Amino acid sequence: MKIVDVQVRTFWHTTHLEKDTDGHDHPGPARQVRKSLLTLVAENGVEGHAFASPEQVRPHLVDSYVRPVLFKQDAFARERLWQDLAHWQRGSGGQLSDRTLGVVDVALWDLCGKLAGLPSYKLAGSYRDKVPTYGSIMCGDEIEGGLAKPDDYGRFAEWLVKRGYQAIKLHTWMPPVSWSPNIEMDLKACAAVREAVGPSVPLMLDAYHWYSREEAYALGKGLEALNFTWIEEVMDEQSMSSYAWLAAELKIPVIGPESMGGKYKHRAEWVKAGACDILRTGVEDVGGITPALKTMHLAESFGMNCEVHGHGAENLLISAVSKNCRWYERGLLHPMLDYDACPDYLNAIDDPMDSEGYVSLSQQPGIGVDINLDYINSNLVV
Ligand SMILES: O=C(O)[C@H](O)[C@@H](O)[C@@H](O)C(=O)NO
Ligand SMILES: [Mg+2]
Repeated sequence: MKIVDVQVRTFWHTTHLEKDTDGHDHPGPARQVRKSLLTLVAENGVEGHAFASPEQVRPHLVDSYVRPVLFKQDAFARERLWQDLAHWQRGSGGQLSDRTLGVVDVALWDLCGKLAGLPSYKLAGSYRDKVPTYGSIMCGDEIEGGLAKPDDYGRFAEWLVKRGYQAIKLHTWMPPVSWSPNIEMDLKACAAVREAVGPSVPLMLDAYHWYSREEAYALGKGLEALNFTWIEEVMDEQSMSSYAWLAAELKIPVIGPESMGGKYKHRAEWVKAGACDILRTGVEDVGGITPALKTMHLAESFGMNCEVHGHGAENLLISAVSKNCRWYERGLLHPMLDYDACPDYLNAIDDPMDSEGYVSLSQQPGIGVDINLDYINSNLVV
């Protein structure tokens, strides 16, 4: 089944998120932002879609790499098309990022599911049809009634557990919060959450990403005393040897890498170096569903779990087709944001969670994103 067209639509939508100077999301006033939809059209008219930032699917990348690689190719040749596109990264002079690879790969998986009349996770071979879910709390802030104090985290975590989440991950305070980073405050927030939810709920910490080895060690020992399940991205992930040192020093499992490039091959080096006890992947981080599955299988070969970074149907798919993955990361969550509110460009959210803390996979053909194309076509950026 040949691909006969590659299209990009960029549209306006309303967001209630704003990024701080470190790139972390926080609640903000409603504002209009641009978003793009990449569409692959098969010769029988069936379409596969994936959302992207406009920069990830800008004309230079689509015209120079995406369309030349995909045009008139068999949509089901996902492995070869991903390899061909990845091969262009070196020759693109750093322009063709893993993020763009990921968008194209997600659109291919969506197209193949729709062509086969199957939910795309079934194409990979499902392991389960619903995934246990943890609540991933947003980075701390200085907002009254937000996440400004340890007790704010405690109260919110208590609410999340009552909502059904089976585990909770904190992102604590980071710059530009004026008094951060601060290990003592990180541990006070973790202690407040442990106190609020009791001893049996699995808890994880994802903190300031540039602590020193000594600071990360002190944080890790504090988490061990609170019986936390893992410690995440507390040092610069560019120093793999620092993580190998930390993993050797701590009992609490060290998870990573999240933000590093290098796809599954760099993650193989982390496993070989003993730099993590739990591996981490994510469709955006490693360049798509195809390489994320390779990362998951790499971890399985070493008897390791691999946890998936990020929310959305494509990351849910990875969790649903993998035995060595405990949870789906739902978030980011904040007391002032209604995560279950449907964005204007969708007809329904990707990941509705039941009261038991499970997100079920969509049984519709494709990756399970219910796009409001009428809204998109009525709000195009001209
Ligand atoms: O660093 C960020 O932008 C956020 O913390 C984000 O990556 C968050 O989803 C995360 O780290 N999850 O593990
Ligand atoms: Mg993280």
